[in-house]
Order: sequence, then structure tokens, then C-alpha cells
Amino acid sequence: MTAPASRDPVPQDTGPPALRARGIVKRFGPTLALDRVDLTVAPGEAHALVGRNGAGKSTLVGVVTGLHRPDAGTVALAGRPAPAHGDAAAWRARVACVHQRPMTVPGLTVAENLFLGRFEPGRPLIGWRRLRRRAAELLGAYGVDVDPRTRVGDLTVEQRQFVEIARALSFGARLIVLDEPTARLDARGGARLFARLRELGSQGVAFLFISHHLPEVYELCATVTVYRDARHVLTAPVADLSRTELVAAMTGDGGRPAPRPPAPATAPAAGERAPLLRTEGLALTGVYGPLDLAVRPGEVLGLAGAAAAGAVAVGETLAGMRAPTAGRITVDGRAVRPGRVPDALDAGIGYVPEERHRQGLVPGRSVAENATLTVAGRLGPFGIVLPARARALAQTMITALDIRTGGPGQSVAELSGGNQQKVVVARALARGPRVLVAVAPTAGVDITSKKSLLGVVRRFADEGGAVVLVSGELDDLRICDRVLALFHGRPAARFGTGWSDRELVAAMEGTTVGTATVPEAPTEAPTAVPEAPTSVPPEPTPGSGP
Ligand SMILES: Nc1ncnc2c1ncn2[C@@H]1O[C@H](COP(=O)(O)OP(=O)(O)OP(=O)(O)O)[C@@H](O)[C@H]1O
Repeated sequence: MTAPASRDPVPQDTGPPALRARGIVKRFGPTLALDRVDLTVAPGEAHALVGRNGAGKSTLVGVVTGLHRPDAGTVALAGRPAPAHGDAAAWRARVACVHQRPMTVPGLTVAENLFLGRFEPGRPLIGWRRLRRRAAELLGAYGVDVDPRTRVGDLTVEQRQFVEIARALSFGARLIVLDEPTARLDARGGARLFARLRELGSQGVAFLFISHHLPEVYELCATVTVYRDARHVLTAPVADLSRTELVAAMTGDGGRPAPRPPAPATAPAAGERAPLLRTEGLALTGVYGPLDLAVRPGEVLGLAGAAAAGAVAVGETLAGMRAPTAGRITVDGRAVRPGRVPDALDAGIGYVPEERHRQGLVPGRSVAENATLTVAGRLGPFGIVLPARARALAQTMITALDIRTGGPGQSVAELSGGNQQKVVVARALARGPRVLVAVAPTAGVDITSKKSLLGVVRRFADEGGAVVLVSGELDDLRICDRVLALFHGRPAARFGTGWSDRELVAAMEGTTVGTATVPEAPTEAPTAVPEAPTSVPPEPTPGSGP
């Protein structure tokens, strides 16, 4: 991405900081989300802001982008005081945030989105043709190769992010906040994004980078700031801080150990080896298949691949969210009616969706209500939910999954992103499913919680459940007994335990290296039934995994 020729490149380390936040305090009711925190980002600097779920990162982003009014403290952008709270246009001209979730309007074209909010009332309207031409010029100037007539909803995540960055820069912003920008990109997409960010950085554009993925912090950023429990803990050059030191700063000394989660309600007898979940010829035309999967009790099957690989759609089909065009699904030998969520639930399939904001949570409801949504029928007579019972069940889940919340009665909308994700997992487990289908379960979850959450998934299997874990994250896939890599919806390679990162990434990208087995038939089911339970790799430890 190259800046337009008219923009003078700003040399690094000159001029006032791109961002200077001092003594920021922000409360939400009784919650102190930020306690006198500071943050300074130099021009052209890529600055990481890291911390555990609930540390206050998103709140700080809200304050420095004009979304939240701080209770105390000052914000200056490029040496000038930040605009007044509520003056959205003025904020947009100074700083922009590229979120995990699209902020662009999916139904509008790229051109329309680029010029959204740019015309003030009373100013002459611009013709569509001119709008498209100007959009093409703007995209060209920033090196974004996208047709301005494309609907934003039809863009890939990567293209959408580039459009959002180009849009922000065209408004004049020289500070861009990136909130987990690589969470939904594959490895190549992430590399392309970083390359463009570096280019922009060399032209003086500063980035505030929020990520739970520590290797990315080391790869992209010069400086890192750590917040913990609403406080600023440290700011240091990334090169001066080892991974262990960084994790220690994030977790502090009082890192709570992950308690054991409740066992699945209907754990099958040990030694039962018939597949619990099976698919036969499962296919969704143009997306994936046909697929023959077989997952036994005690097993975690990984489906590796980004959304484009069809892996997410397989998960959605198993959960009844999508009707397949062919094939069938059985749980414990019984056919599950396809395309219906209630039937999948009744068959014992628990589901952790990818898009927790869209599919996962009811925002206005409490943690207890959300966590127990799928078990309402069991929480009291005649379908009446007894709040005390719901709260008690939710409290078990809060403890088991280390959900940082004021209590079961708190609204989920008030939780940090990572803690919301844990509520989604809690809900999937609340019903005591026999099969768990989890799509990108650790997205947005901090390093310590990630470990405990993957531990929960692994234990669910160890206690007799069957798991299908759909993810492009290598750390997620490390807990799997077997991994099937999909490419364009077809099995590209399968692995037992002990694969190398390079092998698996290559398989997800459609090439094979090393010891991967390329399935001849469209099946991943092992030909021989293992005699003993497959070995479980050790859980990632803080410091050894991101
Ligand atoms: N709108 C809100 N109402 C009430 N409390 C809130 C609200 N937004 C955030 N909080 C609380 O403020 C604290 C900080 O949350 P924040 O979202 O800033 O954390 P975070 O570091 O971004 O976490 P994550 O990594 O999980 O996204 C949390 O305790 C959270 O519950």
C-alpha cells in the first residue's frame, strides 16, 4: 500500500507523538475499566497494546477514538488536543479504528463506503459515476486492488480491512488502531497486511495494534505497552522484552489456575470406540465436500482451514445452522435432521460459533441467561426458568472457564470481548452435549484464558465427548488427536499428532510438505481403530505458545 504522491513522507521520530493519552480514568458504573493509564505512540511507530481479557484495552481504544468520554485525563493527537466528545467527523479526520467486525456497511459498494459520512448536509451531492472514479483513484493511491463497484459484503476480510485503512487515511488520519486485525486472516493475508503496515509506517502513519497473538507483536511492533486490571504496567521496546517477561507483565503474580470444568452429562463408558459423530458424503455445493468424518468418544478432530477453505461451513452444518446439499450426519448411530439447530441440540451437539457477536450472545441479557440459553427447559418446571437455578449453573461455568465478570447477573454487553467468548463456550457446554463443535473458540481470548479454554475442550473429550475443532490457529489445533486440513472444501492432508507448523500451514494453503497424508478418498476416518486412547500433547504453556 503506497501513500499518494501528494503526501510528504514524515520521517520517523520527529514531531509530536501521534497519540498522547495521560492519566485516563474510565468507569462503567461500579467497574473501573481504566485507572489513570498513559499511552504515547510516536509518529510512524507500530505500538502494541496487550493485556489479559478485561484489562482495559478496548476501553482505551474507545477513549482515544472518541467513542468513550473519559472521566479524567487528557488525549492529544499529533500534538493537538483531541476533538470534543461527539464530534464524529473531527475524530474521524484524526484517528481511525479497524475492527475485527466490519464497520463498513455490507450492503453498499466499496465506493459508497469510502465516501460515507464525507458529505455534509447542504453540500452539493456527487454523481455516482464521479464517486466511483474518485473511489478508484483513492484505492489506487493506497495500492488497494479492489473494484469500487463491489459490494463490501462480498469482499474478503483482508480486502475489507484494506478498504477501511484506505478510507481512514483518506480522511487524513495518521493514527490507525488495529483491533486483532489478523484474527480472521490466513497466514498469507496476515503477511500481506503486515507488509503494507510497514510501508505506511515508513511514511509516518502510526499504528496502535491490539492483539492476543504475541508472535505478531514481536513481528510488527517496535514498542509494547501492557495493561493489567485497568492499570498501566509497562511500556518498553519490544526488542528489550522476552516473551516470558511480557507474559509475566500481563498476568502478574496472581494468575489463577484453571479449575476443572464440569464433566459432560452423558459421558460414554470408557472403552467404547464406535464413532460418536459421523458424516457420510456430507456436502454443500460449491463450499465443501463430500466429507466422511468419524469422531470417536475421547477424540478431538481438528478441521484446519480459514473460512474460504469451507471448514467453518462444515462446523455450521454440523450445528444445524446450514442445510447440506448432500449426505447425512449421525450422532451415536442416529441420524440428525439436517439444517435445524434444535435437532442438532437435541442430538447432543453443542456449538461454539465463530461470530459470537452475530450468532453467539444476546447482548441485553445477563451472563446467567446467556450461559443457560440452551437449557432453559431444565431450569425449572413447565419451562419456567428459576433464576436461582440459572444463576447457580452459570456460577459453575464462570468458575470453570475463569470468566471475569461482576457476577452471573451482569449483562454480557458489559463484558470484555474475551470474556464474552468464554460465555459462548459455557453456553455450548451447559446442556451437557456429547459432541462439541467449536469454531475458532480462542479468537480474542488472552494467552492464559486460551490455555484454560483449550484445556476445557481437551478435557471434554478426555471425559468421553467427541470434539470437532474448526480453526486456522496452530495453538488450537495442537490439542487435536487428528487434524484434517481442508483446501477449497476438499481434504488436502491429514495429520496425527506431532505435525510441524510448516507442514500444517502448507496444507492449509493447498500444498503439502513433510509427513502429511493426502487422503485418496474424500474421507478422514482412520482405517484402523486405535487400541489405546491416542496420546494427548501437553497443553501450551505461557511463554511457549502465543
Ligand atoms: N459498556 C460497558 N459497561 C460496563 N462495563 C464495561 C463496558 N465495557 C467494558 N466494561 C468493563 O471494563 C473492563 C475492561 O474491559 P475492556 O473491554 O476494555 O477489556 P479488554 O482489555 O479490551 O479485554 P478483551 O481482551 O477481552 O477484549 C472489563 O471489566 C469490562 O467488563
